[in-house]
Amino acid sequence: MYIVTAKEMYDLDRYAMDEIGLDGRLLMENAGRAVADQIESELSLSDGILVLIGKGNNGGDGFVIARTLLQRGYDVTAVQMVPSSKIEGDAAYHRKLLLSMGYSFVQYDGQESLEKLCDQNSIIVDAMLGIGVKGEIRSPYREAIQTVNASPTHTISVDLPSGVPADEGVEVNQAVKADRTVVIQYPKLSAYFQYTATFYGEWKTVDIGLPAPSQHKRSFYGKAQVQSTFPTRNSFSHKGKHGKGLVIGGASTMPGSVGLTSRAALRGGAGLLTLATVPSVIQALASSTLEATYISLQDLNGYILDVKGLDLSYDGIAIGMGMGRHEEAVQVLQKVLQKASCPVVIDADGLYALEKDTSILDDRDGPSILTPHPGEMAHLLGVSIPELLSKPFAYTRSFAEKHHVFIVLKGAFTIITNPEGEQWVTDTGNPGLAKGGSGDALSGILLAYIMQDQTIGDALCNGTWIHGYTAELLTAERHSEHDLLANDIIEGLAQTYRTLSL
Ligand SMILES: NC(=O)C1=CN([C@@H]2O[C@H](COP(=O)(O)OP(=O)(O)OC[C@H]3O[C@@H](n4cnc5c(N)ncnc54)[C@H](O)[C@@H]3O)[C@@H](O)[C@H]2O)[C@@H](O)CC1
Ligand SMILES: Nc1ncnc2c1ncn2[C@@H]1O[C@H](COP(=O)(O)OP(=O)(O)O)[C@@H](O)[C@H]1O
Ligand SMILES: [K+]
Repeated sequence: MYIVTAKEMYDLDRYAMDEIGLDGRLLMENAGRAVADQIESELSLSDGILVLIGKGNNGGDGFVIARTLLQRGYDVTAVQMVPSSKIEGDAAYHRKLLLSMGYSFVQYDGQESLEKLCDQNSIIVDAMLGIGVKGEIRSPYREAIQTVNASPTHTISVDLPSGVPADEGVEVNQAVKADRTVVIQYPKLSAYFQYTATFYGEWKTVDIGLPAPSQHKRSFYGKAQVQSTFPTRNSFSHKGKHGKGLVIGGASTMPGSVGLTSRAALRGGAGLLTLATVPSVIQALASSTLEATYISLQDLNGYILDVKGLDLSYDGIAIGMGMGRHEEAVQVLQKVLQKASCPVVIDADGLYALEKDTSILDDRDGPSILTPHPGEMAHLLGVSIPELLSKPFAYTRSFAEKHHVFIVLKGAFTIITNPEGEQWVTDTGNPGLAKGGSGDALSGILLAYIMQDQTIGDALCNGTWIHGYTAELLTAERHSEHDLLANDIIEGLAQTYRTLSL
C-alpha cells in the first residue's frame, strides 16, 4: 500500500484523468460510493446521518455519499457549508445530481443549529476539507470543527479528518477528531505521524480505481509483505549459510545490552554469532549465552579501548550497544567502518560516536544501517526532536541519500529508508516496547536478518515488523504492556515464527 503526499495524490488524479481518460466525476462517484459502503456497514435504517459538505472535492464526495445513502433508504441530512455559488467543477455536478434526483440539502446557518443537528443524528460524516486544506482554518469550518468535536456523536471523516493536512511539516491548529476515517485510495503521510495520527481514529482505505504511482517512494509494510519475502530454510542448509555475525559493544556497567543483541541474533536465525567485548562482559554473559563465541577486547575503565587485530571478515556486524560514549568509542567505530566490507548495523552509542564524523559513512565499501530512535536521529541531524518528528520522512530520506545508508527510524510507526530514498513504514508494536533493551533486541534481529537470503531493505522491514508483532502477540496472552521485557521479545520470537509459519 502506497503512502502519498497531497501533490502525489493530485498528480495521480491528473494522470488518471488526462492520460488514462478517467473522468473526474466518475472518480468522485467511485469515492463517494466506496465511502458510503463502508459507512453502511455501521448503520441501521433508523440511524440519522448528518453529512457535512465543504466547498472542494472532499465536499463533492460528501454529495455522492448523501445521495447514495438517501437512495438506499437512510435518513440523511446534508449540510452545505458554503453558498452554492462557491461550489464548482465535479462537486457542482454531484450537487446538481443530488437535487435532480429529488433530494435536498440544508444550508449551514451557524454553530447553534449545527449543534442541534449533531445531537439529533447518530453519525456525522465529515466531508468538509480534504487534501486541499491550507493554512489556518477559516470560518465556517473553524466553528463547525469545534462543534463536531464537542458533540459525542460518532464521527466518520472522509479521506482525512477535516483540518489535518496530508503532508508532513504542517502544523495542525484545528481538526476534526474522528472516530473513524475512510481514506480515499492511498493513505496520506499524516496518518503516520505522532502529531496527526490520533485525529484519524481507526482508518481504512477504499479503492476508487486510481492507478498506482509510477515510482515507488513510500509504502506500508505489513504481514503480507513479511510472509512473501521472509526466507525459508533449505533442508540442506548448514550454519554457514545463515550468516556469521559479529556484535561489538558492551561495557562493564552495561553487559546486558550486547547480551540481548547476541541472543536476539541467535533466536533471529543467525548461523554463528561472536561477541567482541571487554573481559568483564564476557564473564557476565558466558554462562547464559552459551551458543555465542567470544572475543576479548582491550579494556580501559570498563570500556572497549581498541579493536586492534580484530578480524572483521563476517557476514554482518552490529556495533554500538552499551559501548559507552567516550573518545575511544569514536575510534573503535571508525576503524570498524573503514575496515569491514560487510553490512554494519550501527545502534545506540555507535550513533553517538558516528555524530563526530558522519562522512566516514560515505566511503564505506559495504552497506551501513543506522537504527536511531528519534532522540538519536535528531542528535545526528543537529535538530530538535519535535522538529525531526514534524518531518520524519523528509529528514531521514535526505540523510539516507546524502550518506548512502539505510535508516531505521524507530517509534510507534517505524520508517525504514534505503540509500535510494525509498521508504517503508511498519506499524506493529505497542508501548510494552518502550523500555530499555527493546532496541538492543531489535539490533540483534536485524543483524540476523541482513545475513539471510533477502534484500537488506526487506530484512530491515521484516525485522522491525516481527519485533513489534512479537510484542503484540505476547501482550495479548502471557504479558502486559507493563511487564514486557526485551528478553521476552527474544524468547517470544518462537511464537511469532510458529504463528506465521515462517
Ligand atoms: N484523486 C483525487 O485526488 C481525488 C480526490 N477526491 C477528494 O477530493 C479531495 C481534495 O479536493 P480539493 O482539492 O478540492 O480539496 P478540499 O476538498 O480539501 O478543498 C479545498 C478547498 O477548501 C478550502 N480551504 C482550504 N484550506 C482552508 C482553510 N484553512 N480554511 C478554510 N477553507 C479552506 C479552499 O476553498 C480550498 O479550495 C480529497 O481529499 C478527496 O476527498 C475524490 O473526490 C476523488 C479523487
Ligand atoms: N509505543 C511504542 N509502540 C510501538 N513500538 C515502540 C513503542 N515504544 C518503543 N517501541 C519500539 O521499541 C524499540 C525501542 O528502541 P530504543 O529506543 O532504541 O530502545 P533501547 O533504549 O532499549 O535500545 C524500537 O524498536 C521502537 O520502535
Ligand atoms: K474530511
